Formats: sequence, structure tokens, C-alpha cells
Amino acid sequence: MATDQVFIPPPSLSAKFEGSFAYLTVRDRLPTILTRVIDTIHRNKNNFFEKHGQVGVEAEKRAISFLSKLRNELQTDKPVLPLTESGDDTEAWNQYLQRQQDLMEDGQQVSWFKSPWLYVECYMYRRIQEALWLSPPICDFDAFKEAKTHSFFESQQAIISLCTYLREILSTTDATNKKWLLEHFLRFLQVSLWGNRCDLSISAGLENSQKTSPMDSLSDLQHFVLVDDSEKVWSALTSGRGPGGTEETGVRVDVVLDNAGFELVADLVLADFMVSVGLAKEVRFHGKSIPWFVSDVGERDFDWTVSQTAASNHKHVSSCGVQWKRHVKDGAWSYHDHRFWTLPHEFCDMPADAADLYATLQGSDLILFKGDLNYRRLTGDRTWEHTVPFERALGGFLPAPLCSVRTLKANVQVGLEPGQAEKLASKDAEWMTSGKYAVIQFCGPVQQQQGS
Ligand SMILES: O=P(O)(O)OC[C@@]1(O)O[C@H](CO)[C@@H](O)[C@@H]1O
Ligand SMILES: [Mn+2]
Repeated sequence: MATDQVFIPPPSLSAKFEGSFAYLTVRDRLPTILTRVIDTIHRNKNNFFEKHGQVGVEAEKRAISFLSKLRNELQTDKPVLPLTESGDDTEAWNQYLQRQQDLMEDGQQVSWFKSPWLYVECYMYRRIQEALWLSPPICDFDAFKEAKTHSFFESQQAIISLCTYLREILSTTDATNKKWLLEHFLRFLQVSLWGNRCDLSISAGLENSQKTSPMDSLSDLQHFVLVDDSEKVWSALTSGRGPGGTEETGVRVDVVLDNAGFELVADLVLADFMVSVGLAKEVRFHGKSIPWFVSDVGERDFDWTVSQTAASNHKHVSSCGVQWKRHVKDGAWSYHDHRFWTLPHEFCDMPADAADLYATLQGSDLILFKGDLNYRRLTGDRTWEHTVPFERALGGFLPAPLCSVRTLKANVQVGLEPGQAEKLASKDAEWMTSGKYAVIQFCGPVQQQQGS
């Protein structure tokens, strides 16, 4: 490409492509999720009455009226509307609506079935929050809380086997043996990867917990990892003397979280292993500031999961939870929820639209992005050719060495070998959306490991 040519990225995935996964999501799954939210709020009417009296009942009715209107707008492809309450991100959302409007052709209005899928899907979750913020005193009700805690309790066997494995490993730690460290790091990374299948958005809120012990199936699942940059992740972690890590401060890992339930436990186990064996001195967790994509982690979910684990009647599970409370107390672990994580922007917009967050991430030695939505935002949710290099699709977003740890649940995937996508499509038409395949996809300067 001649240097003076401006690179124009491919179009965004959108429900305007009839029959596409985006189309089916907006037509079928999003209304189903909205209906479940309405049902959940309706089922809690008595709780609202007990807690708040008649005003609680009025609030339930008000929230449901807002949500029913939203569902009608969605199902009849009405124009996307500006937000009306005064949240701290309201202006950012309404500016983004204007940005989308400027992109529309032939004077068309931004709407559910004409605009980018990433935008309208994120917008739906922000409108759900608006409906609650406009219905005091139930503003802080989390309509997804029941599903998230249910998913945690349904995954107990897997949680017990994972926590037991961690405690046994830590009791036989040989932190000087790099081969031993690498072997177990890779296992915990893969459990964190496959934990991403348990997301309640893809299941439209239906039960989607981890029933079996993930440790037992890792070798069978390896075949389904389409890109495995684990060794590059290891290099970034162990030669971690990048911008954030020095001899004094040690290695800092940032985990951009995805789903609560088993996936969060798997992420906390991975983080505990890294800190406990000295691979990392600090882990920063990045979660959501409002309920998001049904099962995504918010601060209350994070705190609840750590406390619930510590209170377990299983000794290895409770040992893990007690240790996690200690990591939080002594500052090795911290939880952050910048509002950018619940905005609709592609991550390549972060330097311009959330410069403070980008600067924070530049201090990391390794950023792990969990899940499918983060992958969609990393790559702009665009119709890239599958062989386009991951770095190209990042569009300049690279605050630090980063890795997407993702099961494929949307039809965007880059960085594949020539012919790899065609081979997969010939075997399995749903290879990009079933959650059966996964990537551990790295990008960043990897300092050459001296003599390792
Ligand atoms: O980010 P996650 O939890 O791995 O997946 C989110 C998801 O379930 O929601 C969207 C479809 O509604 C897709 O991005 C993906 O399928
Ligand atoms: Mn999610």
C-alpha cells in the first residue's frame, strides 16, 4: 500500500446484513434478554414493596414501562434515542450517537437494524440502566444478579476441583523451576480461557455454568485453540521489565474481566497463581461500572465472589478466598471500573476518548483481555479478512503487551493462517459463533528471553 494512501478499515458488523449473526442477535436474542429483564423486575415487585413501600411498587411499574418502550423501539427498528438522565457518561453516549449519525448515509437515522452491531448492543444495556436510574428508589437494582449468582452456585464442582488443584500446586511450589512454573501457568491460563464459554449473553440468560472439571479436558480442548500465543504471553510475563515493571516495582498484570461465575473464579485462580509464585507483584482487575451483557463482572460481583469463596465450607475453596481477601487487603490485587469499559467505542478510540485509562494501561507489563466482547472491541467489530494480522486490526491500540483470551462467539476473527478459516468453515459453519473454538492471541514487543 502506497505510504500516502489512508487505510480505511472494513465495514462494521451490523444487523443491516440480513441473516448475519448480528441480525439474528438483534432480532432474536436482544429482545429475549430484555424480556427476561422485565420479568425479573416484575418478579421482584413484592421485594420492592417490602423494602420501599408503595413507592417501590410505583418504581417497578415505571421501570417496566421504560423497558417495554425500549423493546418496542428495538423490535420495530426505531431511531436510537439520546439518553435523558444525567449519568456521568451520558454526554459521552450522546456524543457517540452524534458520531454514528454523521456516518449514516442518505440522511438515514441511527437505528437498531441499520447501525453497527457493537454500538446498538452496548446501547441496549445502557438504556436498561437508564430505565432503572429513572425509577428511584430501585436505581441500584441489578436485573442480572440472580443469573450471575445462580451460575456461580451451579459451577460449584468445577470451582472445588480448580481451587483444590491450585492449593495443591501452591503447596508444592518450585518457584525456581521455570519449566514447572510454565507448565502450570499454561494450565491456569487455559482454564481461564475455557471459562469464557460460560457467558449468559450468548445463552440469552439461560443457565450456562461450568458443570465438569475443566482441568480434565484441557488436552482434548487444545485442538480447538486456533491461535495459541501462550509462549509469547510467558515471555512478556517473565521478561516483564517493560514500561511498567522494574526491579523495584515487579511485574504488573492487568486483567480486563468478562463474566462472573466460573469464569471470574478461573481468572482469580490464575491471578493468585501468578502472585503466589512471584510471576507478578501486582494484578489490576478491570470490571464494569453498570450491569453489562448479562453476566459481566461489576464491583459487587467481584466482592461477592471473593467473600463467597472465603466463606465456602470446602477447605481448599475457603483457603483460596481467604488468600484472595489478603491479596486485596495488601494491595497486590485491586479492582477498577473506568466508565470506558461500558461505553460502545472500539478500543482504538481509547487514546482519544479515554486518555487517562490508556495512560494507566501503559504502565502494565501484560494486559489480558477476557472474552468475546473485548475481542470485538479490540478489532473494532469489523468484517476483517481472517488473515489480517492482529496488530493491524488493533488499529494502533497497544498501550502495553496484550493478549486476548477468548472463545469465539461472534463472527470476527483475525490473525489466522491462509486457508485456516476456509478449512474450519468446511467442517463447521458455526465455527466463529458456537463458543467451541478459542484464541490466545498476543500482540506487543516481546523482549528476547536471554538464555531461557
Ligand atoms: O464477552 P463475552 O461474555 O465472552 O460474550 C459476549 C457475547 O455473548 O455477547 C455478544 C452477543 O450477544 C457477543 O459478543 C458474545 O456472543
Ligand atoms: Mn461477557
